[in-house]
Amino acid sequence: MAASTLRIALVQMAVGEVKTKNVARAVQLIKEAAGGGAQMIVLPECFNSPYGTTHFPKYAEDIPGGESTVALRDAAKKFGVFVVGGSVPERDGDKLFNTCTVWGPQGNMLAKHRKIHLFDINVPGSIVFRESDCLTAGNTPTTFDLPHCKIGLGICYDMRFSELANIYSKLGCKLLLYPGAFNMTTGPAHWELLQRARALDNQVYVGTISPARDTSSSYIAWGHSSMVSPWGEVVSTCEAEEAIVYADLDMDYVAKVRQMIPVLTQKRNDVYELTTKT
Ligand SMILES: O=C(O)CCC(=O)C(=O)O
Repeated sequence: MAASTLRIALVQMAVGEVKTKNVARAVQLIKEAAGGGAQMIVLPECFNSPYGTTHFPKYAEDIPGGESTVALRDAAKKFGVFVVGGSVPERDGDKLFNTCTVWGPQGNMLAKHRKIHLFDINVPGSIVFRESDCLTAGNTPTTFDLPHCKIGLGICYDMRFSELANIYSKLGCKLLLYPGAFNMTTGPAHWELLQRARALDNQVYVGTISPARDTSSSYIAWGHSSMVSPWGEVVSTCEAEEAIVYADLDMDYVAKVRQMIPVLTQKRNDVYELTTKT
């Protein structure tokens, strides 16, 4: 594989009620994906806990130090891979966050992203959800570097906010990752559309990583973890069941797309400008 190519695995894992089983399953799938040649392995949002405001306080942990992120650190080191740990409910004093950690092959923590946009929606007759009933929002866009490229992180609802993706592109990211758990209402309507939009607007690869669908759970995830190219095409995907989705990302292709349609250098910063406050 060329040095500019990154093999990534999106792990659409089944998540149940028993935290220790979820963590053990995550480690097992990291091992399997490393065996499949993945250099970076990404888990879904809330991989250690069912998704829901009643569950978050029960499954929350300190970071670093909590059992779930310690297991990710150890797995990254043992299998010699980068691990993007989807998310876990994080406890910090009396506050809870929805937090993604990233681990390098030496077991070093490369990044920690706290979900910036909390998922508070009301679609009458379909779904009401209020993460802000128990979570606090993060305030900081998060990037980290691999030898191949800079990567920007968002969690689920963060994908709806184009400004965050635009900031990441402006900072030089060529890949955006969104561990997420869309549902049976917003999943079919918006999941792929948002992912392709973020990819096309910013001429970046965009990966989404969902838990597998569990129809017995109170919140039913849409699944369909996928990788989209900077051209806006879905290059790897799956359905709703547990799966590992592999994709070989060619960073030279990002440059090619940006050269052919140079929207990123054609911005009219004399007319409008995007700025970040942190
Ligand atoms: O935006 C959506 O439709 C789903 C978002 C979500 O499930 C989340 O932020 O966890």
